[in-house]
Amino acid sequence: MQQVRDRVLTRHEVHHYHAEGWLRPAFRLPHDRIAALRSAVERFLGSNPGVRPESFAVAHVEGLTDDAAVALADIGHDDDILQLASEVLGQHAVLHGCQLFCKPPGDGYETPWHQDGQYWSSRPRASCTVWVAVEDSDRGNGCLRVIPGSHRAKRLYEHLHEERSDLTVRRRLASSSFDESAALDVELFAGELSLHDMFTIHGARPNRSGRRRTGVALRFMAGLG
Ligand SMILES: O=C(O)CCC(=O)C(=O)O
Ligand SMILES: [Fe+2]
Repeated sequence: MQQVRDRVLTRHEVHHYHAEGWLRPAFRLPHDRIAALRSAVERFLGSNPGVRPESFAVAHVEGLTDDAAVALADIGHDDDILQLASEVLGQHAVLHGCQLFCKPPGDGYETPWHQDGQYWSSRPRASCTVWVAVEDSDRGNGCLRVIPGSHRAKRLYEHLHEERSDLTVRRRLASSSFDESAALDVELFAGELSLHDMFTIHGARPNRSGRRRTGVALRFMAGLG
């Protein structure tokens, strides 16, 4: 018989996610799991010397040792994270991607305003990202920023390709499509996480601080059952 798990999110949190397109839940990874994730990140970065660490798609990195990739992607199989992703998707969540966004101190790249749905061809267009803070992520070191409610129309707006190399992703949303003054900073302590919908407009400033800013983005879609 299938075991029924306790819920990780409150009803209010699930409602907030659907209404606003993003969520910073009260849930926080326990110390041992965030310590394991941090050590996996260090091994992963150590196995890719000389590569800018801003946006690794874990399955597609040259010179990667399997061990380091597996250890990093392990967080995508965390029971609590799978459970909370399932709660917002309304169905059993299936991991479809894992990316490391590590912004070194001083010159960590900007993340242009974008919608994740621009990058994915998966159907149905229902996917949720769980962004896990490996270290504190705040206004000072370039935390994630979201435009609340920007997912509601379920529309992908025009994005322009940029040739600049100092960006984590290359497509920038045309500024006429949204109001940047509505942006919220998603500040997280290490071990906390945030969720955003694939239509939610989000980005991040460059990291000019003396502190690294690292997050692991886990992409979930709804499976059957
Ligand atoms: O961490 C960042 O700066 C960008 C993350 C992002 O765009 C995402 O998780 O979808
Ligand atoms: Fe994104």
